[in-house]
Formats: sequence, structure tokens, C-alpha cells
Amino acid sequence: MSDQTEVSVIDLRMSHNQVVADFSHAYSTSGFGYIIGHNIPGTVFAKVFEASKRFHALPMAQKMAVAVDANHRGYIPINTSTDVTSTLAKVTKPNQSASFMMMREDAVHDPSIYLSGPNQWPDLAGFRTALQSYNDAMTRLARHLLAIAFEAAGMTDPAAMQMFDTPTTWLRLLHYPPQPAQSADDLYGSAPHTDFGGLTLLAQDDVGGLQVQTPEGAWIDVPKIDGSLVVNVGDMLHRLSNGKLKSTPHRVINRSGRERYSCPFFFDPHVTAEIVPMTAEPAKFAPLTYGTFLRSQLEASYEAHQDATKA
Ligand SMILES: O=C(O)CCC(=O)C(=O)O
Ligand SMILES: [Fe+2]
Repeated sequence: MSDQTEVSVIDLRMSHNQVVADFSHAYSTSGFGYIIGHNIPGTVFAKVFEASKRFHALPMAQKMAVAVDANHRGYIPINTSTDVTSTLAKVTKPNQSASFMMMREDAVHDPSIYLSGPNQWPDLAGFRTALQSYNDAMTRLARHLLAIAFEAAGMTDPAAMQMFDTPTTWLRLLHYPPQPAQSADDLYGSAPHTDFGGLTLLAQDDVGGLQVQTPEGAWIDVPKIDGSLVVNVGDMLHRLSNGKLKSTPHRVINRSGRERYSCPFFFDPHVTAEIVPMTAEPAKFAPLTYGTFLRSQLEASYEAHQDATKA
């Protein structure tokens, strides 16, 4: 536990039982934790941030050449996503951020599998390799953390892990321009939301701006801790654990006057996964297919998917 912040620090170098106990505490209370001792060298993070900065600095035409497609891969310009499904705040203004999205690399789009397909790659030397290496490192770590999360929630059925055998993955390179100090209260870099899926592993720079909501409704800062990843639970893991693991609202407001970069990696179930609570107690949630939930969220929030449904 850290005394600088209310978000726990979990050190993976501790004993297995200690790590499981720390997970149990962090994810049944705040739903967020700083993970340290993960053994991923700093150079891996440096390379993905460097790739992100080079991409976002490209001329707009080069970024728009890989504009986000119907499979949610590519460049998402600023002012094209609004969290209208948010039940946490009345959100009317689009998010003040741009991003590049890499998802699972499939050889082709299979029309029977929502969001399957190959990635779109910009014409930028070394970019694809940097993202693929980072994606591989995050996938390995996420699978390890998920097994700990299941154990912490008392989920012993191997079927839970099988939903992630071919995961839905999203590596998002976010760029938040500075917001004016006097910008409207409801103008966000990322409006209050919970994440959709399993686990989110976030690398951020030292600019700050990420905030997490406490159970009492206050917003607390989650600044960078060197060498850490901020890890949180998404809505599907919340449901699978029958509510034991919390999917906690968070948001980003960048009033620092500086450019902010972050690289969240989302490790989610396959879109065909049937999400039903997998703990011993009576189920608190009705069954849900992950892909059906995802489609409704993306079509409501992203211009690119609204166009797709009109076409
Ligand atoms: O940029 C961040 O720090 C958080 C981003 C985030 O919450 C998201 O993309 O879901
Ligand atoms: Fe998020």
C-alpha cells in the first residue's frame, strides 16, 4: 500500500498468496491498482511512447489515410467520439483526444465475427514492430494478471480463462492536447466511463489528468508512478465475478498546459463469449454476449460506427 494515494500498489515480486490478497483488496474496493515488479523493461514502454508521438506528429492527411475502419482499427481523430452511453455524467461534448487503435491481428475480416480483421498500419518506419512487441508483452502480462484476478474472486472454473484464449485486444495510443484552464466543466479528454471488458493495463506519461471515482463519489488523481502500470477491471470481468471485482468510473481532464500521451491496453473476452457470473453465489447479472454489448456501445459512441450502421 502506498501512502501517497488511495490507489493500492501491488508488487508482483511478493509471494503468490500476498499478491492474491492484494488483488482481492484493491479490486473489491477501488477497482484500480498500480502494478509494479512486472519485469517488463523500461525500454519497451519508451518505444511505444516514441512510436505514439511520431504517429500523432504526422500530417493529418497521413493519419487520415488509416482512419478508423468498421473493425475499429486505425486513427480516431479528435471530436469524433462522445460517451453518450455514460450513465455516470451527462456527456454532450466529444472527447478531447485523438488515438490510434491496434486490435487483434487477424488475417482477414470474418463477417461472422464482430470486429475481426487485420490492422491498418501507417507508413512510418518501425511503428508496426514497436506496437506488436508492446502488444505481445501486454498480452502475456494481462493473462497472468487475469489468472490472479480470478483466484482473488474465487473463480475456479477453467471456462472463465477459455473466454480469453483468443482475446479481444485493443492497444490505444492516446494523445490529449492541453485543454484551456477555463474550459467547460463537462469538457473532458475522456469523459467519465467504465471500461468494457476484462482488464485494462495503462501506461501513462508524467503529465497527469487521470482520475478515478471513489465509492463515495469523489474524484482522485492517479498520477504516474515510475515503473508501474495502472490496472483496472472492466464491465465483463465485473459481471463474471458477480460484482466481486469492481469496474470503476474514471476520466481524464488535461488542464496541465502540456500534451499528454497514454497507452491503454485492453484485454477482453472473445466477442462470442457468453458472460455469466461464475462465482458460487446466486447470479446478480443476466447473461450477455460480449459482442452484442460491444456493438451497442460502439455504435452509440463513435461516428465511424454510426456511419457504418447508416450505410
Ligand atoms: O488515458 C488514460 O489515462 C485513460 C484512458 C481510458 O480510460 C480509456 O481509454 O478507456
Ligand atoms: Fe478507460
